Order: sequence, then structure tokens, then C-alpha cells
Amino acid sequence: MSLLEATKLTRNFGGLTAVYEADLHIDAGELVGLIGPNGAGKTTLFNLLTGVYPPSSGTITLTIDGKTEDIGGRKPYRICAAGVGRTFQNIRLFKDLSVLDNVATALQQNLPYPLFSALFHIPPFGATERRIRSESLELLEVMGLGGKANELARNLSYGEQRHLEIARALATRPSLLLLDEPAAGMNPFETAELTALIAKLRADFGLTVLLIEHDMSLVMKICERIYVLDHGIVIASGTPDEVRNNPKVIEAYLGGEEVGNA
Ligand SMILES: Nc1ncnc2c1ncn2[C@@H]1O[C@H](COP(=O)(O)OP(=O)(O)OP(=O)(O)O)[C@@H](O)[C@H]1O
Repeated sequence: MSLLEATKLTRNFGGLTAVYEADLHIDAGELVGLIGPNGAGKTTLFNLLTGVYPPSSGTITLTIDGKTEDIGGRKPYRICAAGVGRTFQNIRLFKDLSVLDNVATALQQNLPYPLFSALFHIPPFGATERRIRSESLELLEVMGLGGKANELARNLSYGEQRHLEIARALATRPSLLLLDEPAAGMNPFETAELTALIAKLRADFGLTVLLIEHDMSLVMKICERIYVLDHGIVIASGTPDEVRNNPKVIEAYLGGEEVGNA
């Protein structure tokens, strides 16, 4: 059984259908890409999978450790608690908090009794706080930001802020990580580094990853399978080679040009 299965997923905004009867499945451990021209419905699909918008119709099921849940239309925090973490196309950090606190706040959300203990400063608050701090630092190390823990998030470079976003998403302890254009705005060197990092995170954390990305060098290099959306419809899916050579994709995605080579 797939970790994530979406069936006939549809989302209308007034008279506009942003996603129409999309079927997709992602198996545990897979690294899957979601591509398509601007306005194809990619972010809307992410928003449906993470509860930002309820689907107009269709179902979404998540199966983790043999337990299947219907997550379609659930609130974002419940979907996050069920095991789906994400980053956003536009960076969303607490810019006036330290880099460490940005990760710590995300970690805290998943602990059993943070608020009561924190409010009254009673045990296990002290122990919990130490644990959050050390886990946050570990995540920052993994993301190459260990030396920046005490900087304000706003003082990080653009690429570092994108790494911090991923650290925050990892802090929610996801089984499935959704990355919305993780390489947006990065130069080719930064993109190559990020490509290797995503592959490493998947292996080290045992993650399943679905990513939206316009940078074809990243998508073609690390994705095992790719879904292609055009005008809200899944027009193709398959391996990078299958997708790259699919006439429908070539026509829809690049207006007749060849889809980028890795
Ligand atoms: N909240 C909303 N209200 C109305 N229309 C919306 C809303 N969100 C998205 N849309 C519309 O849905 C369509 C799909 O948008 P979406 O952002 O999902 O595309 P995308 O593939 O992620 O595009 P891009 O690659 O440019 O980010 C677009 O026509 C967009 O204007």
C-alpha cells in the first residue's frame, strides 16, 4: 500500500478549476517530483495534501506503520501531526527570532506537554527545553547551519534561509516531506549542493519526499518518478526518462522544446 494516495482530487476556486481529478500515489521511501508550467496547479495540490485548502472533491489517504488515515480536508496541524511536513514557495520564517529558536518552535509543537510545563516552569520543562535545544542544534548541523544558531533568521543569506525552512519542516518529524521549490532563487552551485543534501536527508531520515521544482537539473537528477501537471490535470507520470520523452509533456511543458537534461 502507498504511503500517500490521492484519488480524483479536485479543487475549484469559484469558476476556476485549479486541480482536476488528480490521481497520485507515493510509496514509502520514494523521491517524487511534481512539475508543470506556471499556474498548472502544483502549489494548489500541495495545499490540498497539507490541509491549507479542503478538496472540492476526491480523497487523500495516508498510510504510516500500517495505519491508514483519511486526511482530506483535515486542518493543517492535524495533517502535520499525522506525518506530513512541508516548506513553502515563499520563505516563511520568524525573521526576528534566532535560527535556533526557529527550529525549536517547530520541534516544540510535537512534544506532549510543552505549554503547561513551560508556563509554570515545572519539570519536565527544564529537561524538555534542553532536549529541544540539542535536537534543534543537531538539525541545524545536518542543514549546514550549525555555526549560525544564534544569528537572527533575517541575517541569513537567501540560500541559508531556504535551508532553515527545511530544518523547520524536519523538526515536525515528518514521514512525508513536501518541498515547494526548494531551489528557487539559488545559483547553480547552491542548487547542486541542495540536490545532494535532499538525497542525503531522504536516506538519513528514512523520508519519503515529494517536491515541486522548476529546476530540471535537480528534478531529473534525484527524482525516481515525476508527475506532470498542466492546467490542473495530471498529463503524465513516470521515470525522468519517460517524462522527458513524453510528447504531451514536451508540448505542454516547454511549448515544444525538449525537457531539460540532467
Ligand atoms: N486561493 C486561490 N484563489 C483563487 N485562485 C487560486 C488560488 N490559489 C491558486 N489559484 C489559481 O489556481 C491556478 C493554479 O495555481 P498554483 O499556484 O497552484 O499553480 P502552480 O503550478 O503552483 O504555479 P507556479 O509554478 O507559478 O507557482 C492558478 O490559475 C491560480 O491563479
